[in-house]
Amino acid sequence: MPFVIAIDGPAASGKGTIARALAARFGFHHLDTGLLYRATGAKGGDPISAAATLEIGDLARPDLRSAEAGQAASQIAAIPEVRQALLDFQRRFAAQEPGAVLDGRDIGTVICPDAPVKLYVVASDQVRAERRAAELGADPVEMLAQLQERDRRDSERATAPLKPADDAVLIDTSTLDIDQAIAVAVAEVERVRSGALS
Ligand SMILES: Nc1ncnc2c1ncn2[C@@H]1O[C@H](COP(=O)(O)OP(=O)(O)OP(=O)(O)O)[C@@H](O)[C@H]1O
Ligand SMILES: Nc1ccn([C@@H]2O[C@H](COP(=O)(O)O)[C@@H](O)[C@H]2O)c(=O)n1
Repeated sequence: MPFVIAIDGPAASGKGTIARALAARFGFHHLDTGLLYRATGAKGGDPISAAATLEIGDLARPDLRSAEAGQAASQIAAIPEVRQALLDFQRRFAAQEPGAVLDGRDIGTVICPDAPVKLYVVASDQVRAERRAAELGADPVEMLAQLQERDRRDSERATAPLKPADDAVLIDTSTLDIDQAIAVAVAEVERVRSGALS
């Protein structure tokens, strides 16, 4: 039975950083599910057809990390048929041995509700904006407004809104550096795995 780690949280909270580190540490597969929505939005045209015909190569587009691609992704992510078209791929990914780490907005609530480890990663709006602005070479004030708009859209949509699963463990990275945030996540995975093995 593959071991699934579900990581959710708002934009630029540090989900992907933790997810990549956990996958490397435990030898698991990793899927940044935000890329599916970014690639669907970037394809243009009818978003439902774009999601249904998404190919692995579409995820390698160099422009997907931009703020514009993030905004477009959050708009098409509110369409239930788009989410439905991307569901099977994510569940198949999560079923790979020996385990998988998926990060996004609805992994613990919708995609993998039975995951033994669910993390909900947050950081203050200010910290997230500063980190993302530094990453993209953008203006922190503009970035703050963009992140808040995206979080609001993601939290308020009717289908699979951004929210913690009832059994998720909260990690606030506001005052943690990357190594500290990863250490907290590793400790939680090891806690659950040691219980599962005993
Ligand atoms: N604990 C931390 N301390 C300092 N910087 C961090 C920390 N965690 C992540 N970062 C940096 O913050 C930025 C956003 O992190 P990351 O990409 O992991 O967030 P995310 O939640 O996956 O974002 P998105 O929702 O857009 O996919 C990156 O530049 C990353 O290097
Ligand atoms: N499971 C997910 C993942 C992402 N989204 C939407 O995509 C946008 C971009 O995601 P990033 O993680 O790359 O920032 C995000 O704002 C969501 O609208 C989603 O709905 N579900």
